[in-house]
Amino acid sequence: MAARTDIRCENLSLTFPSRSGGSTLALDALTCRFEAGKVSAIIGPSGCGKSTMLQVVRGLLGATSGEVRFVNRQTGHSVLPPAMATVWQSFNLFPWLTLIDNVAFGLEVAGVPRRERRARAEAALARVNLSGFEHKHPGQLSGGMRQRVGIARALVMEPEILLLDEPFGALDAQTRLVLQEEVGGIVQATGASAILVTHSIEEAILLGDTIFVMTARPGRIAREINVELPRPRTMAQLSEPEFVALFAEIYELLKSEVLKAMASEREAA
Ligand SMILES: Nc1ncnc2c1ncn2[C@@H]1O[C@H](COP(=O)(O)OP(=O)(O)OP(=O)(O)O)[C@@H](O)[C@H]1O
Repeated sequence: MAARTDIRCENLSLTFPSRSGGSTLALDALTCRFEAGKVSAIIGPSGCGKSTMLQVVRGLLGATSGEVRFVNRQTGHSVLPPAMATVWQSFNLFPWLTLIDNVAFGLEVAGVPRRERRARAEAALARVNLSGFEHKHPGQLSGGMRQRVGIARALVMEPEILLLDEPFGALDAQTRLVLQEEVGGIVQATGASAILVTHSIEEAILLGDTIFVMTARPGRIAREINVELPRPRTMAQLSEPEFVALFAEIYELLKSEVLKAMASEREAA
């Protein structure tokens, strides 16, 4: 579905109650804009609030203050949240269902008729290169194939916004490489917007139109970087000067934020 909705995070703060009876400020007046039809990559130190922000955008967590606004790009008017789907790091497939039934599950819940469910699930599996595997079960697949199913399950809902929360985190290095390169093309073909949470600088550069580097917790945006590299991008470009320069810029930012995070952990200990 061609995306037409910008996402504006405005002064988002979120405090969690902590186990010790105190509280954890996860997000601190975070402001940023994710543009319609673009891939926005979020990178930041561990525990800085990346997943929390994604869940606030999805509506699974409420901000303590501030808001997420969805704005029609053409009219500039606020609109209701559009259809969203999430791909998680853990595959969360139902082991007793075949792949096609796993992919069609969300459609069944949404009341889509059986014939349409099957056609859409088959098309989604084809999109992630799993045609012919429709009647296998998740236990018969490798981790990479299971994550392809996870992606198909999100795509089948035809979301306007795709939320990718470290989707390659559980995969071995080679499988990750292949899927990273493929997912850029898959997302582009759908016309959806995507927000990708990642720990990998290479992945952020490979997939992102814009990279948002977050501060150590409490999370804010330290810098927004537009990636001007042409598409399709591959890891083979890793040694090209533009890639190297971007990597170095993000690395320096991250390093200083990680050092800050380590220092505050030491203080808290
Ligand atoms: N449900 C919760 N209750 C209490 N604290 C939470 C909860 N969820 C997250 N936190 C805390 O909020 C902070 C931000 O967590 P979050 O998972 O968003 O970070 P992250 O950047 O996604 O981390 P990582 O990179 O390690 O996945 C962390 O300190 C975390 O311990």
